[in-house]
Amino acid sequence: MTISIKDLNKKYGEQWALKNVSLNVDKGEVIGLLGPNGAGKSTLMKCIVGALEPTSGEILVNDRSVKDHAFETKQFIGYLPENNPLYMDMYVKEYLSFVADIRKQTSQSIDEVIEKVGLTPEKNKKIKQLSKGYKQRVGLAQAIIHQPDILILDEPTNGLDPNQIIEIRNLIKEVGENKTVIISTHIMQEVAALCSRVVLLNKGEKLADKSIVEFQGKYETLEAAFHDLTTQTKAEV
Ligand SMILES: Nc1ncnc2c1ncn2[C@@H]1O[C@H](COP(=O)(O)OP(=O)(O)OP(=O)(O)O)[C@@H](O)[C@H]1O
Repeated sequence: MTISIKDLNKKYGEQWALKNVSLNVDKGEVIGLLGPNGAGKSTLMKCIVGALEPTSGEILVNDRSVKDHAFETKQFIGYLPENNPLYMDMYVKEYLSFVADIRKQTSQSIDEVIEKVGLTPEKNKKIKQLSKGYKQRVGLAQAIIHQPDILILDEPTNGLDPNQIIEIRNLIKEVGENKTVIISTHIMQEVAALCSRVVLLNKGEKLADKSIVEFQGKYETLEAAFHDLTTQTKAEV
């Protein structure tokens, strides 16, 4: 599955959130979407998954327009939104049954996904009773229950403790195998551990689109490259 974004613009009222962003993602690539707070990462992801209509520009998922074929393209995509919105009063299994129903999946797929994301010991608990790491597993489970070929993960390890970060990162590696993945994060080690390519947004514009090695370039660390590129007035693309 490929993603092709052409000249994407998004304006909220008077505020430009995305300015002429173009991006091609090939099958099986894992892209790290970086940028300071407010750079436009979540907005770009919402446009790709069809949750938000861009002001102008085009998004193709496997050569199908997200705008013209929203129902079809949504079936190819699993999405974990920022802050992992869940129904806290539902039981884990109940919530995943609800999602499976919406996604027209069998009840067998519920047990499979529970097993896959390591939720078996917690499946009979209410979501609000789970630790943050386990809530994140529920978020990942709902994103992959329909076996999508594309995963869009918005800051999936945000707010987790260091052990949970490693656990969720390993899980993402596992469930993202053979999928096309876009993951936004502020953690550079995450990018190094998971991604093959870095796309850097700043103030709604694409500043860089490079392999990790090229992105780091002359800098000692990925953090230094990020800092320099996002604090220069005009960065090299
Ligand atoms: N619903 C909205 N209405 C108005 N402005 C918005 C809305 N959503 C986002 N914005 C603005 O659009 C810009 C991009 O926001 P976005 O959430 O996409 O950035 P982000 O890179 O995901 O940030 P963060 O790293 O903080 O999650 C910001 O200036 C933000 O304030």
